[in-house]
Amino acid sequence: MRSSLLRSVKTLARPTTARAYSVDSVPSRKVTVLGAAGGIGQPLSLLMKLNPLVSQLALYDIGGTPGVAADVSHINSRSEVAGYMGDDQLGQALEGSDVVIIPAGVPRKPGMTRDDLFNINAGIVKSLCTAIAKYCPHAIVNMISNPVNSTVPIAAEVFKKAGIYNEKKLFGVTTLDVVRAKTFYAGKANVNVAEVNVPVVGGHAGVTILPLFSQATPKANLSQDDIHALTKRTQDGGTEVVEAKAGKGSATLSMAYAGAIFADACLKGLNGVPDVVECSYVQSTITELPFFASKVRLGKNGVEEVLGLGPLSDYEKEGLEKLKPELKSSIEKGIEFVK
Ligand SMILES: NC(=O)C1=CN([C@@H]2O[C@H](COP(=O)(O)OP(=O)(O)OC[C@H]3O[C@@H](n4cnc5c(N)ncnc54)[C@H](O)[C@@H]3O)[C@@H](O)[C@H]2O)C=CC1
Ligand SMILES: O=C([O-])CC(=O)C(=O)O
Repeated sequence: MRSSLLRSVKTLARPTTARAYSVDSVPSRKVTVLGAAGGIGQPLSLLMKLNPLVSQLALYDIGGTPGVAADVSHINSRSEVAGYMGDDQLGQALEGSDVVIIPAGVPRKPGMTRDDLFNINAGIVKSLCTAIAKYCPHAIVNMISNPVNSTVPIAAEVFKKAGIYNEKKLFGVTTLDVVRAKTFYAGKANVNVAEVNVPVVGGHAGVTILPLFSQATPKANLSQDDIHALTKRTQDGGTEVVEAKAGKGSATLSMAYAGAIFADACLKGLNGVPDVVECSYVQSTITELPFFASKVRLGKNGVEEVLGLGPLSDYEKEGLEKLKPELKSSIEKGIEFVK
């Protein structure tokens, strides 16, 4: 995972000009962002515009996309950018898409849980996924909209109903949990953050976020109190930002970064780059739960392999058992919503 993330960061950072890549050697890839005018959508659109693996960038929202698309389109990188707005243009935004990233929906305010967003976001995700099933049924879907623990099962049910479900192509984006775990671990362990790797498994809300610091590298001699504090901070990372923003939304910039890293990994997998491994919330059999986040090997068809949890500490084993009831009920709530 580390080398693929480092490669990703380098790819994102590399300035791209007409001469910096050979069009022949890089496949054409269309990426669509649904919710592109939002707090996450805008910086994510910027970062996807910087990605030389993207040849067409479609920016869709219910409003505001002409401005975002015009702005981003002036950047001298490979992709052609188009903005789409409103139901009438959703089909065009999706047609021919290889990767669809979904940060559409309302964010939390202080005092809310991610599950409090269910009532509004479930409907948004359901209608967007219905359109994906119609216009780009073979696309890889990166679900950012919360509550991810439920929106991914919602998407799966919509796709099943449409007869196009491919479990290898549906991903809940949990990369921000990994990004946070790495940052917090590096600070506590006093190691170079660029070299840190920490798998984060489970789901994407509170206790369902389970960072596996026993598997963190480089190794550090942290006390159990330190591990507990790091675990709590990773689980509460989203709330930390929601409170700091004091009513003006949740993480947008760090999420855009995380979303860009994950989409880049999906594109690399599609393009046949070997050994692309990221954590993601996917259909899974590594526990008794039908959806679970763990390390996943990405390839030409999306998920190549869902990797196991590896050896867990007693503290992590306890965390794993603790998260299961909440994750199970969030999954069931999503499935029930579509049925
Ligand atoms: N997976 C993760 O780690 C994270 C997920 N999130 C989630 O991402 C979502 C978006 O957050 P922000 O960008 O901060 O919210 P925002 O409110 O700034 O932006 C959301 C955008 O979605 C658009 N939208 C609403 N309905 C739509 C529809 N039917 N079709 C297309 N676009 C639609 C809105 O017009 C708006 O531009 C929230 O649900 C938030 O909880 C946020 C941070 C991290
Ligand atoms: O906390 C939130 O509501 C947004 C989110 O998922 C995160 O920042 O991890």
